[in-house]
Amino acid sequence: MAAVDVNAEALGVPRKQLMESSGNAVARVCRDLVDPGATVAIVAGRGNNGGDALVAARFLQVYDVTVHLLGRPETIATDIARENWDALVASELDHRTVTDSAAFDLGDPDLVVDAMLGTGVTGSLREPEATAAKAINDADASVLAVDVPSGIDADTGEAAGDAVDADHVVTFHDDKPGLGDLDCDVTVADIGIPAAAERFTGPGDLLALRRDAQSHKGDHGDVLVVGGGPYTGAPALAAQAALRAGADLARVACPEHVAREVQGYSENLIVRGFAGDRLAPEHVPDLLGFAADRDVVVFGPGLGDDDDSLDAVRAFLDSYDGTAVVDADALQVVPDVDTEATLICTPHQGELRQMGGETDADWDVRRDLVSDFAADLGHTLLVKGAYDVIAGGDESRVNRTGNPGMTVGGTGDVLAGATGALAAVLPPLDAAAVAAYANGRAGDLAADEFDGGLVATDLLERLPEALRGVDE
Ligand SMILES: NC(=O)C1=CN([C@@H]2O[C@H](COP(=O)(O)OP(=O)(O)OC[C@H]3O[C@@H](n4cnc5c(N)ncnc54)[C@H](O)[C@@H]3O)[C@@H](O)[C@H]2O)[C@H](O)CC1
Ligand SMILES: [K+]
Repeated sequence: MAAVDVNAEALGVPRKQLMESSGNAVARVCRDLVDPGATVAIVAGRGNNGGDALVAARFLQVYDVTVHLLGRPETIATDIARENWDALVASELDHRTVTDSAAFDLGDPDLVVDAMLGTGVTGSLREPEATAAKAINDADASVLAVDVPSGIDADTGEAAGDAVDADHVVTFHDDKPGLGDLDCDVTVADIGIPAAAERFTGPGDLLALRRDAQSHKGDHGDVLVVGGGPYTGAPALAAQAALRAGADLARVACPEHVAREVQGYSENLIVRGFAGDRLAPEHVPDLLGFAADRDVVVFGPGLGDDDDSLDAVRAFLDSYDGTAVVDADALQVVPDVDTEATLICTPHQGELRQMGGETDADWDVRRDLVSDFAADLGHTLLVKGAYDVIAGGDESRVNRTGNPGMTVGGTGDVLAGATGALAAVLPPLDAAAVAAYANGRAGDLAADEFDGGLVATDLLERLPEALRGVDE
C-alpha cells in the first residue's frame, strides 16, 4: 500500500487528495447507516487514519457531529492530517481534544466512527486509545471503523490486545486480508488511486530496498557473472552494474584472455579465468562448485552463441538449483532446459521470439502474451522494449522509464547485472521490475547530460541515484 501511495503521488495524485476521497467514502457509508439529524461521534487518532475522519466530518454536516481528537493537536503525526484538523477548527465544527483518558466522554451517540488507528498500528493499544476503545465497545451505538477496526492488524485480522469491536468497516482501495475473519460488514471504497500506480513501476517500488542498519557484508548479495568470449566488455559491465545496484561482491567467471581485460576495468571485481577462449562443457563442474556459494548467477553477457558455450549453459542449468539471470545468447537454451533453478530471463523482443514467445506492438496485449509465456516456461520474464514488460507467477508489471539513446551497446548488460544484484534481496518479479525501473531511470539521468550520445558506463555511474528511494 505504501508503494502504491508513492507511485500515485508520482503520477500527480498526492496523498492529501486520496485522504479527501477516503473521508468522502466514510461519509457515504455513514449516510447509509443513520438518518439526517442523528448524533455521530468521530474518534480520531493522530495519524492519517484520524485524518480520513477529520475530512469525513466536513461531509457529515447534516448530522449532529462531535469530533474527539485523541491527543494534543501539536502531536498530530502528519501534515495532511494536521491541515484537515486546522480546517475543522477554523470552520468551527464541534471538536474537542482528549488529553486525559480519565476525562474521555463519548456522549450517547447513534453512530461512532472509529478512526483511531489504521494500517499504522503497532502492538496493543496504548492510552488514550485503550480507554477510548473500551468506551466505544460499551456504547449503545453502531460502530463504523475507518480502514480497519482500531487495534487490528490489517494483514492478519488479529489484535495484539483489546481492539474496537466494529459493526461495519469501510476500507480503502483494496480489501485487507484480515478483515474477512471479522464479524462485520466490509465496504471496499475506491479512493481514486489510478490503476497505473500498481501496473507501472514507480518510485514506490524502491521502498522494498530499504536497508537494515544492522546488515553485514554478504547480506546484499554475492553475484557471479558468467560470460565473455567473443565479447570482453559485457561481463565487466554486468558485474559493475551488480555492485552499483547494491551487491556486496561481484565476481566474473570468463575465459583467461577476457579475465585479464575484466580485471583492467575495475579493481572492485573478483575475476576467475578458465582455460580456452570460450565457455565449454568441461568448465561446468568447476563452475557449479564456484556458483554454489553465490546468491545469484548472471549468465550470458558477452558469451556468444558457439554450440560448446550453449551446451555448457544447458549442462549448468541441468544441475543448478539457485537463482540465475539469463541474458543474451544464453536465452535460447531456456525453453528446452529442465531445471530446478529460479530463472529471470531478460530478452528483447527479437530474443523473445527466438525463444518461442509472442509479442505485440500494443504493450497491454504484450503483457498478456508475456504473462502466458512466463507461465509456460515456469520462470520470470523481463521483456525489454520502449515499455518493458515483466511477468512471472500470476503477476505482471510494466516499466516506462528509459529513452531511445539506450539502444547503444551494453545497456542490456547493465540491466542483467543490476537484476542479478536485486534478485539477491528481492523476489524475482520485484527484482526484475525494480532493475528495469532503475536502469531506465539511470538512462534518463544520463540522457539529460549526453542526449543520444550516452554510453553504457554512464548508466553505471547513475544507478545508485536511480535506486535511491523517496521518503514515504
Ligand atoms: N492509500 C491509502 O490506503 C490511504 C490511506 N490513508 C489512511 O491512512 C491510514 C494509515 O495512516 P498512518 O498515518 O500510516 O497510520 P495510523 O493512522 O494507522 O496510525 C499512526 C499513528 O498511531 C500511533 N500508534 C501506532 N500504534 C499505536 C498503538 N498501539 N497505540 C496507540 N498509538 C499507536 C503512531 O505512533 C502514529 O502516530 C490508513 O489506515 C488509511 O486510513 C490515507 O487517507 C491516504 C490514502
Ligand atoms: K480505524
